Amino acid sequence: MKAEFVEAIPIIEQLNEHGHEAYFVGGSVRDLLLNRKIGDIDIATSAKPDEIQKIFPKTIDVGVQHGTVIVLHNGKPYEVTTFRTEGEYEEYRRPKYVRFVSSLQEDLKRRDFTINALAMDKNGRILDYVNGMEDLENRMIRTVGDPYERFSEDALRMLRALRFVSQLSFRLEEKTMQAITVWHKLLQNISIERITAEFEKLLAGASANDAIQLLTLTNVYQHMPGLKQKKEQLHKLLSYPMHNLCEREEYWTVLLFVLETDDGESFMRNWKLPRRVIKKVCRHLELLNCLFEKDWTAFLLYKTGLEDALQLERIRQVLQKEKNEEAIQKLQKSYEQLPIHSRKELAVTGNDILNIVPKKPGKWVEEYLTLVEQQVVNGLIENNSGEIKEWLKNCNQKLGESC
Ligand SMILES: Nc1ccn([C@@H]2O[C@H](COP(=O)(O)OP(=O)(O)OP(=O)(O)O)[C@@H](O)[C@H]2O)c(=O)n1
Repeated sequence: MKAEFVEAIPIIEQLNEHGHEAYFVGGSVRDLLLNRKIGDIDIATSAKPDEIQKIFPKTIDVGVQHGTVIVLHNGKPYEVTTFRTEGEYEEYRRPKYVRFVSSLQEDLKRRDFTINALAMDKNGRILDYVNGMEDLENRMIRTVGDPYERFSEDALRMLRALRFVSQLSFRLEEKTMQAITVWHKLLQNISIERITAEFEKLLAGASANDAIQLLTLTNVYQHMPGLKQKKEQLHKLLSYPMHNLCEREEYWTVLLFVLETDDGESFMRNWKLPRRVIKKVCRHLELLNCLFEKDWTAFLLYKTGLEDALQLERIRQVLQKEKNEEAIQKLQKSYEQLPIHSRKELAVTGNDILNIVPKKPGKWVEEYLTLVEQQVVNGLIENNSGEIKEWLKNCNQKLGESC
């Protein structure tokens, strides 16, 4: 068994010692069997929340009314949830109501997809009541039991299905797909935050293109902010190698560029993205035009900073449908070799400029500083105060007021 699970076995053992059943469940068991990176480890148990809290010295109450307690074990958090069925999720992992049930089997049968409804005991034995193993082997996303029932319990599951197609490169089972095509309207009741979280995972998956195709085939895209009129543009997205992107800002920039969205800022606000993400994407979109026109200049690299420059370069490559690792490395090297990396490193300050140029303080100081920065970054003058001051005197004489 993998170390992540071995570390959590004492939690199951302690629950067992108090007479309760307990198993590993959900995404971590699926990812273990697929040999993927293991995310959060979830445990399902017959113990009720108050019993879980009594057994473990360190717990966090994240939703006792939903049956979930976080147990801190060796400094790591584990979600321990009482066997339950549920309905109508309000937000991530928080159904509006739950009904505790008495067996693991009942609990597993209310879960979304067969591959997510596998359990594992502390000895590594897999418990499969829903043919999840078969679907894992056939690489298939299929709801547990009746798709209509599963989707009416939580409509977000329709988008989750497409997200798993993208992340796992699985196919969507026929009946599951039909049900999504019929029931997609239910997604209009789902909070935008939940939709955004799934959509971002979908965009970042290895088979995002397959999932985007399904988004339009099933009409799910109609319930995503700003996409209703963008079916054709969404199809255009399919020709870009999006899997070469890394950060969430990169996906949103490519999406907005390809969708030809006029007001990117409102578009992203409707998705409730954090302000800092919106700001960065807007800046990327602005700089992309410079980049398409004249490629990287030393000053553009300096102004952008390394982290954003690497993001922009990945975006540029994806939009120009190329993959060029060498260009990325070259950019990194060029950045390291810049004479300065911020204004703080400049050998003169605004005050120095005021001492040299006999004018009243004003906006021009900032303009002069930018000019000096440009000269230094472009390697036209050395970053030492003597040389800069000399250049400033000449520049002032030559350009006078317009400098
Ligand atoms: N709407 C939902 C959300 C979750 N689940 C169940 O709860 C488990 C944990 O959910 P979550 O952490 O959201 O997803 P994971 O499957 O673990 O995937 P990941 O961690 O990659 O997001 C799922 O595997 C599934 O069994 C469900 O049945 N219905």
